[in-house]
Amino acid sequence: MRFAAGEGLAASLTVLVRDVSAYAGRKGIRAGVLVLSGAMLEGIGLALIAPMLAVLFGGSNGNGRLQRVSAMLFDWTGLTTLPARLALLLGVFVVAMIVRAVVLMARDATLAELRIGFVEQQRCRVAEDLAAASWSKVVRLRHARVIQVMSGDIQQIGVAAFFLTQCLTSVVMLAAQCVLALWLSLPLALLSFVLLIASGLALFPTMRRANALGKVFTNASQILLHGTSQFLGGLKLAVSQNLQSGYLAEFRATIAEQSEQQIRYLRQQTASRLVIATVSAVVGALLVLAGLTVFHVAPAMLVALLLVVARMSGPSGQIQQGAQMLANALPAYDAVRSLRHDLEDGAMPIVAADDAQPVSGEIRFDQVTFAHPQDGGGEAHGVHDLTLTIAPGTCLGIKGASGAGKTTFADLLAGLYPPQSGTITVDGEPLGAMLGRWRNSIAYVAQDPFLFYDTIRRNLAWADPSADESRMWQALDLVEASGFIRALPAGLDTVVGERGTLISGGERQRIALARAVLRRAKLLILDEATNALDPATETAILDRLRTLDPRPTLVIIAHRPDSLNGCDRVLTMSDGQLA
Ligand SMILES: Nc1ncnc2c1ncn2[C@@H]1O[C@H](COP(=O)(O)OP(=O)(O)OP(=O)(O)O)[C@@H](O)[C@H]1O
Repeated sequence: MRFAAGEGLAASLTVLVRDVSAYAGRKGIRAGVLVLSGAMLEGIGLALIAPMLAVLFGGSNGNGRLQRVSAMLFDWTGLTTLPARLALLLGVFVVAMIVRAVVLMARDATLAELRIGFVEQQRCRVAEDLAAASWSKVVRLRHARVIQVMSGDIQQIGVAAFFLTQCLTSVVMLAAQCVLALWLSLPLALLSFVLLIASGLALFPTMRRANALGKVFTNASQILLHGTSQFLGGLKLAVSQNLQSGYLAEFRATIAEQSEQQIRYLRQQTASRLVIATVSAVVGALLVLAGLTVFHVAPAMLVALLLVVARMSGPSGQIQQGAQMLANALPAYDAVRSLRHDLEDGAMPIVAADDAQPVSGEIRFDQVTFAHPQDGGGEAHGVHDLTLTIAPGTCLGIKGASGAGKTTFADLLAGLYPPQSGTITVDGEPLGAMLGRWRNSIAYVAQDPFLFYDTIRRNLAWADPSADESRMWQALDLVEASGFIRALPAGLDTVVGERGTLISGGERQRIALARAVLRRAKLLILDEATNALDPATETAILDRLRTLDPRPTLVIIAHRPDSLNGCDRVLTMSDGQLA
């Protein structure tokens, strides 16, 4: 996915057209044929107007070829009376219009299918990129950016795709009407084109302005989302220290700026509509005058041409409006491409959970170094030259000062980071070569366990969807959580709130531990996963975890020395190394 920040309007448009065409494939060809057929049928309908008027009012229809075709048709059918000839032409006209309506129906359905499919493809691709992205990239992502891309920006891509197809359809319609106008009367048609093209060029700069406004909207929406999620995340702090007014002021300022831009944009759109309507009226008036006085065109032909030119203002207006809306929606596509581009580097293939057989065996770190990339290029921290072996089924304790590198070690062990130098092997096989299988084999309870905004039951089932209620209670018993859950009025069906905020920190940790136990993992990593529990409960839970059968390898990271009392071995980390 190539993306260059600050790409111009033309480059963004080219990429969108290329991506939509690549997605459309055969369906795109079908849509193209339907668009073309619709335009041709409309042309046939319009071309019939001049002969009908000539039949009605007498005289020539003003076009030699058209005159010959209608004369041939009347001879062939043997129709001589005015009503019969008019009925014939009306019949052909009605048939052409019915066929056109059916073709347009099929065209619109195909285009809608294409648009919806393209938007869903983009949504899925972002989701896949996120799931495959390297952990270093994911931890640096601004959540508001991702949410904005997945909701507002993707929605805007639907808008962009809609106006792109609308513009392309209108271009084909306009081209068909141009051909028809040229056929009816060359000089008059040329005159009308010159006037229409002049009006088109005059409106071109508005596209650039619409694009600039689109960029402002995309940024402002991200700022609003970010502000709101920050506010909600730190709500306790904000409310307890009366910081809401700052958040509200920022919110109001962003909204005010956005509304101002929006009003300016709508004014521009109304002005361009006014220009289109005025130009169409002027073109019509000039055509009648020039047709009668300069080119001496037959009245029937003049009326037919006027109708064709009037019909042209429909697609040309749609092109003008559509181009502006398209230019306005393009920055959203740029935002999606930019996110995908940022996630690309270091992405790992996703392995379906069912395809990956669990793995166990001796874990070996050999001279492993990993330094976190620092924004602004500051001093890198992480772990250095780490060498250790963890035998299967043992319980390893890790302690050390804050920032010593314990979580980085756990993340390396979980395969979230690839070592920058040195190797990590499991049973002699490099971890990087069996990540899917390895992640199927482990359960990791992090410092700040994540619970979904859902019931306790569904939070537990996430670890193992096949786990029945009795297995859930067994796991909850083991981590001393069944007591407080049974006391809740809704029991397992209690909703825990956003990130589990409706229950206590210790309760949250115990549900996260039960979820880990349900995975029946070969390796259980607990990174300060019991630090919110009272010492007695913590000791009881850790003792029980060590008696699990089959016994998993346990890696327990903790600050309190008592938490590591039952471990087979305790290592101390300092400055990213084993002390
Ligand atoms: N994503 C990151 N980007 C940049 N630096 C990071 C990142 N994660 C950790 N660090 C830095 O790496 C060092 C080790 O962090 P780590 O989280 O491994 O320490 P820790 O021993 O687990 O600390 P604590 O006991 O406070 O949880 C710290 O200096 C930390 O600031």
